[in-house]
Amino acid sequence: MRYLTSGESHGPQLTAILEGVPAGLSLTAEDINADLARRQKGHGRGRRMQIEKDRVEIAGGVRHGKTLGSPIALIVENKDWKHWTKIMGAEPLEDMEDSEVKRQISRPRPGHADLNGAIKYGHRDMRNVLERSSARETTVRVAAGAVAKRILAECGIKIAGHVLEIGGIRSEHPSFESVDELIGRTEDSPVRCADEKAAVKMMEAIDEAKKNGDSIGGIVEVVAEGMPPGVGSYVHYDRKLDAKIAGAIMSINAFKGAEIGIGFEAGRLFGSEVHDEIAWDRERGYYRKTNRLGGLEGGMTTGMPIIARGVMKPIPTLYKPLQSVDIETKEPFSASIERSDSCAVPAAAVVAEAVVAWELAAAITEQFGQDRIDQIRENAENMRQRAREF
Ligand SMILES: Cc1cc2nc3c(=O)[nH]c(=O)nc-3n(C[C@H](O)[C@H](O)[C@H](O)COP(=O)(O)O)c2cc1C
Ligand SMILES: C=C(O[C@@H]1CC(C(=O)O)=C[C@@H](OP(=O)(O)O)[C@H]1O)C(=O)O
Repeated sequence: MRYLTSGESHGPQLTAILEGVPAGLSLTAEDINADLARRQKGHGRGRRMQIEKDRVEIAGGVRHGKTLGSPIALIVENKDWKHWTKIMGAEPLEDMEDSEVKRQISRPRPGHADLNGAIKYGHRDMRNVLERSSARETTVRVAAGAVAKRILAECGIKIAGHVLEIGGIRSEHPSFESVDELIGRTEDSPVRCADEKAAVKMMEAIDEAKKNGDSIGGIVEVVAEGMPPGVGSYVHYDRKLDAKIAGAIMSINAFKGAEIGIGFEAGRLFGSEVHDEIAWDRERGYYRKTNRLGGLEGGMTTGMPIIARGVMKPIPTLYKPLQSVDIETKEPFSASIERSDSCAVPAAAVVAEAVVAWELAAAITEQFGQDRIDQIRENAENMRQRAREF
């Protein structure tokens, strides 16, 4: 499975084309809209989220509520577009009179894609960079993830993302072995955190940062249970499932690190404190007594829950701006901004869930047959059975 996305933050719409989704999968717009709404929530977001009401249009690949096996096209409109039709229009600039429309962005924000993107593509107007580097694009990645989650659900696999840490305040419930419990604890949390007390402190930290014209980041975790053992492979670097998951997490805007299970902590412990001992019983088959390695050994699933984490840096657009250089005058400046999120870690937990779901579903379809969901489901179940008896 693979997908591409297109669209600018203030353009008319975002589009995703999903290729390789198996036929016969039940899929409705509502399945996707539920996740789009989850991504829009979260304490610390800016005014844009009051404008957008993200809803998907399924424009290809689905008929009468079932996937056809053909490419799936997903569209999400930008409600803000109506305020940007001239600035973002496809018409040539010389046909326009309005000097407001012609005004170029020449002041790059530290920590954003502005300067590097402008140098790379030769854009004197850095709007041409920021429009596409914006995390607005994560809307359709969440839509793609919702489709992947339907594949996982058919195979008895549950997945959820939540917030572990914001601004140094850590949830006391970092790792869960039950995804349902995790969903129950986090869905109504304004910061998608399972620990209510920590959530209150996180919100205070966000408000404090905002009051100071600043931003804060944090750590998110994704847990998936029900993966059959032996998915992924050790034989080649590009077939290792842990690498794919880490790459997917690192691809989210503003993410600076990814870890599987206890991750970086493993470098501070002895081997006997890290590796999960193997056991067997008739009902479960092989299992690990602990799950420090987050359900992955040798680039393959162990059958234990997958635990993956990512760290998000603070949002780069600051009301208290950092110093930068105007690319036209080469003069230093520190400019103020119109609007921005002060913390988007809760939204990023939903994005992380989506991108990990995509990698898991892609690995499942690659291994268990790509064409039909009924065959994939059957082959995944056979694998579980074979593993129990192995
Ligand atoms: C859900 C979400 C919302 C974001 N909102 C903003 C924002 O309002 N302002 C901003 O400057 N960056 C925001 N970012 C981060 C930038 O998109 C990101 O820092 C930028 O694309 C540069 O990429 P890099 O940080 O990965 O290097 C957001 C990221 C995510 C995941
Ligand atoms: C639009 C979304 O996030 C945007 C991501 C973003 C950035 O620079 O990444 C900048 C902001 O855009 P704007 O300047 O239009 O307010 C965020 O609102 C979204 O998450 O749907």
